[in-house]
Amino acid sequence: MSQKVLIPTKLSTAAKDILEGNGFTVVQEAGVDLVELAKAHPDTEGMIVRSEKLTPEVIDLFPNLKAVVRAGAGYNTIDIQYARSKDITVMNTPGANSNAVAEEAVGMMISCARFFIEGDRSTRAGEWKKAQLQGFELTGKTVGIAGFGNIGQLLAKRLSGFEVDILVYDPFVSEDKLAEFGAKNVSLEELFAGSDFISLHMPATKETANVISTDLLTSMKDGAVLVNCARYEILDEAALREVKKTKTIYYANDVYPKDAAGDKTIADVSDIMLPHLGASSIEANTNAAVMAANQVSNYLGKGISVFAVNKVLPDGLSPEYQELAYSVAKVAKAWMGDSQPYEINISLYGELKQFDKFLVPAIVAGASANDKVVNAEKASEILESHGIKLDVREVDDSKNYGESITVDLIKSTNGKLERLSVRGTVAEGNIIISRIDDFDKLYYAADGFSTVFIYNDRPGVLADITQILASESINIEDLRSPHNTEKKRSIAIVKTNSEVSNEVINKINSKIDSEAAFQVSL
Ligand SMILES: NC(=O)C1=CN([C@@H]2O[C@H](COP(=O)(O)OP(=O)(O)OC[C@H]3O[C@@H](n4cnc5c(N)ncnc54)[C@H](O)[C@@H]3O)[C@@H](O)[C@H]2O)C=CC1
Ligand SMILES: O=C(O)CCC(=O)C(=O)O
Repeated sequence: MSQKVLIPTKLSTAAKDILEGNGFTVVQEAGVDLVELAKAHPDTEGMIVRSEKLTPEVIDLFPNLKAVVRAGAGYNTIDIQYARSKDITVMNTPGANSNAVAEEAVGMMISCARFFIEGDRSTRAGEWKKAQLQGFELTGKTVGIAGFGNIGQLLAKRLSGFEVDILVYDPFVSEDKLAEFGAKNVSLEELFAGSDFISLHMPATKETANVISTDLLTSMKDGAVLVNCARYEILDEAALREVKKTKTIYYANDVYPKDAAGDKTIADVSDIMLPHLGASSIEANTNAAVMAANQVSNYLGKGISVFAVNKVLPDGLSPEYQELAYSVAKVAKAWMGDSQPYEINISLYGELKQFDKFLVPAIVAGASANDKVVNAEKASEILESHGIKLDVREVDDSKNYGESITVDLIKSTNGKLERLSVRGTVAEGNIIISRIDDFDKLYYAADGFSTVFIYNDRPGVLADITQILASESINIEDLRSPHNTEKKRSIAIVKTNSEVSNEVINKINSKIDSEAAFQVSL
């Protein structure tokens, strides 16, 4: 039975397509209560959400849940600590919707400053308020950006055509980043007092709750515009109400205590209210869907966690090494075929040895990959229940393997043990298989379809392989074929533009009489 992913939200069908293509069962139902969905799908293992609230009570309704991806940036709607306590990894998709929000913020600024909303309303009503609605321009003004992450930076970039001066408040931004945008680092107080337009782009956290206070709002320039497309909780609504009684400032927002129909308390003091439209562009929705689907698939299928927000990879470990761990194990498992390993030996070289708890799940997932979808944690259970021994070995770093991983699957046939050993590394961001058995210095990029043959070295074998593939209209993209002259053995690793069927592999095998023939797709 394949693993189930629930998408209880309106999201591009790209996510469903990707997940189904990777062998998952996908249920996508927007607007249905999560309690109802939990009753119908208690076997859900992965979930992709947008603004849906995942409280401890809701999380408890999904006893099999392993991964949640917030298709977006802000994850304040998810109780990430509680999720962690239940071994659920929560991820977001940084950057996927940033441009949509940056453009919305520019639109909000100009709409406020030029009174588009009132201009539209009054003209429709038969009025002619041309004289009353004289606005002011964005060009040449000072814009304060609070929170200089993906959205804040894109906003600065998009505003460059307006020749504005940019003030930034972000306690975590580097001087280099500010210099890149010609922005000036200031305190939040200086930003509020010195800007004609202010746009909020920091996350909702304990530190930012109600941070936009009476003092800050009072210090704003007369007629200045404040845009909040970040989170409702950041601004003290009562303070805005009080300050607006005596001061002309404009407020535009698309965020509320809850994303739902109904009256909004902010209505009397907001000049533009949109229904959380920041990320609602076709492009952002597709970007977020694609990223979220790949992240769920990689986590549940390969034990690779990218952009986890409640189980962050430690400094020094990039997700590529989790991918390497999975890939090396998967090559070894493809070589082994259908049988289960008797034992798995793992060697983590260089800096990688300290990261075993982040790498071993990916190795176990790869070494258990009989079909496309294997849950890393389930794979560990399977391993234990089958009595398969897992051994992370002491390594000898004098071998100079750099940051590399060796996975040995020990095969037992009628009591005879055989070691199937594969090593790989990461080079220039590519997953590289560097050794299979005693054929080293292979250095082939492990992506796409590779068919591997190990055979007694003699002339004509490569010609046989390439001829049969050509007769099947399969194109070869790369071919490595080192020899072990001492043992008179050769390996041929043939990367192809499409999958090679078992029938074709058997045909080649019977022609060249190889000792091992297998295909791996990564
Ligand atoms: N209205 C909408 O539809 C959308 C709203 N958002 C909101 O915007 C926020 C920002 O999104 P991104 O730029 O993608 O996130 P990001 O994580 O790339 O950037 C957030 C920035 O805020 C900074 N920051 C953290 N604590 C801060 C503090 N106390 N004061 C000032 N800055 C602080 C961080 O250093 C970081 O640079 C999200 O957390 C989300 O709440 C995001 C996407 C869509
Ligand atoms: O998914 C949405 O429409 C909301 C986007 C958002 O607020 C976020 O990504 O933080």
